[in-house]
Amino acid sequence: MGNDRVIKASYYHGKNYKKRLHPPVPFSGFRESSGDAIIGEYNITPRALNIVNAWAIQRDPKLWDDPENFHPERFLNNSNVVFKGQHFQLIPFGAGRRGCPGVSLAIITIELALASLIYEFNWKLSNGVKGETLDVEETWGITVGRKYPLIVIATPTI
Ligand code: HEM
Repeated sequence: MGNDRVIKASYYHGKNYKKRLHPPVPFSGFRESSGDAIIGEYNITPRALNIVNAWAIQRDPKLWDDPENFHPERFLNNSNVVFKGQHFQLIPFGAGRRGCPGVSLAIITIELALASLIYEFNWKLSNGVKGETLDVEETWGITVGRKYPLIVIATPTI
């Protein structure tokens, strides 16, 4: 696939790919069951606390080809998959009636901040680190962050 197609894919589907590999909220869907249920191979008892591991679902090789790798173009041929809770293989904002009500605000705020930073500055990694080999390991918590700080050099564009 040529670069122009990749850029197009990232433009149209950026909201999807940004959230698949590194969902900021890895565990969501904390729900107490109201009765007996069977989900997959699990027997759920009444009042059990159920937690959905979105991080694992979004890297599940049964649901995603080559899940550990960043291929934004995967959303080109699978573009009906969106992140707003209708497709359970991609649920960075949860799903259902307790899904994140801030999803639209979150998306536009992040895009505005990111676009402003990219517009106003040229960015370079420090110490000769290459983007392709940058360590993107995560730390775990209620929200996920980078394990190692991202050290960059910003130069104003004007
Ligand atoms: C990147 C940004 C954000 C992410 C990834 C995110 C993700 C989530 C997730 C996964 C849940 C749990 C959904 C579930 O249990 O099914 C949640 C709940 C919630 N989020 Fe967000 N969120 C973000 C930004 C925001 C913003 C900007 C607001 C408000 C302005 C917000 C307000 C809420 C509230 C109030 C809940 C609880 C909803 C309920 O329990 O009924 N979130 N969010």
